[in-house]
Amino acid sequence: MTTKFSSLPVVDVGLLASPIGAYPEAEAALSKRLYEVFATTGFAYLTNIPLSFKHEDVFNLSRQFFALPIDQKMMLARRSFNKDNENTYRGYFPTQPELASDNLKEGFEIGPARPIQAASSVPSSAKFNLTEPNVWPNEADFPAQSDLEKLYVELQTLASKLLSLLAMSLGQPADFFAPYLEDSLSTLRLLHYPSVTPSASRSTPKSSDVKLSCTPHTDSGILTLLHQDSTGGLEVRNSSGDWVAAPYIPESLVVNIGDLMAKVSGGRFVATMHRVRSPVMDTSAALVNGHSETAQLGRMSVPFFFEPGENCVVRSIEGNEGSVIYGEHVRSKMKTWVEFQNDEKVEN
Ligand SMILES: O=C(O)CCC(=O)C(=O)O
Ligand SMILES: [Fe+2]
Repeated sequence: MTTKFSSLPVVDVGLLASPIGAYPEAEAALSKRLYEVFATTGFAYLTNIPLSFKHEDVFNLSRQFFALPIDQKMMLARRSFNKDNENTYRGYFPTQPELASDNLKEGFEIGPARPIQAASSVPSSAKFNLTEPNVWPNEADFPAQSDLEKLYVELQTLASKLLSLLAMSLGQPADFFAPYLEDSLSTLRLLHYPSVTPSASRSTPKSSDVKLSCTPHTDSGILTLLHQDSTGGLEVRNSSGDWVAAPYIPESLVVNIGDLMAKVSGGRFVATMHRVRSPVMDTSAALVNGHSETAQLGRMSVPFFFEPGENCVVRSIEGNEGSVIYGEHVRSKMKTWVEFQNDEKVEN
């Protein structure tokens, strides 16, 4: 159960620069600490993260993508947004102001760089190909591809080390999640939430309402590692139903548990509700300075969703609940994701 927290805990993971097994005592202590935070808030800041990318590097890469002309981004859009395209799962999705004004975001989704075979149980007529290759802008316009592929690999390594510690904290062997890494379909998602005008942010009927760009949800998978910029807006719900702000802490990552991990842990870990407030355009700064870049551009974040392979069987360590095949789980969840809702009829 989530607790009545008023801020997110901070966990130093500098230890994870070394391979798991290098410092057993410190790893046991870190594993215990992670258990505490995931059993209470379900969310934490990780500091001293073992990545070769600084935050500024990550957002420079992301900014390069969103700065491309819309025509070029639409050439990478999923087939549901651009009928000329083959990609159904990876690639670009545009903002959809008519469909979802409280989910105003554009994004670009990247899966593993190495080719992965589709699960044999998936019919070739399936609407979404979870194992399809990535799509990229051409290199002359977008030199960031190889850096994003490198970032993907580093985040996958970090997630797998965290999973080892979580396995230990649940009384399992450190390699308990090894089958989840086989043909893993993790997603690196570049997100841009355009800023809204101050009047749009106040246009809600009740004064207690806030204007959102990402509606309340829990993440559906295993573990999320989030880079966020300094715009702010991420909020996490505690057990009293209060929305607790999760502002940017320099060079930290936000980590949270997804629904499947809550299930694997036998309900010990919590998948906590979160949402994102709309970034509001700062018109006064624009007047004084001519322009104020971040206030105009809005919020950028880069969640990395650790996901197992399509065939992976996910079950509770308690063994008393039914198992879930990851591919089936994600296909059923897609029906609730706004960026997949423009499909006239989502059939899997
Ligand atoms: O942008 C954020 O901070 C949160 C994104 C998020 O929650 C999601 O994509 O699942
Ligand atoms: Fe989320």
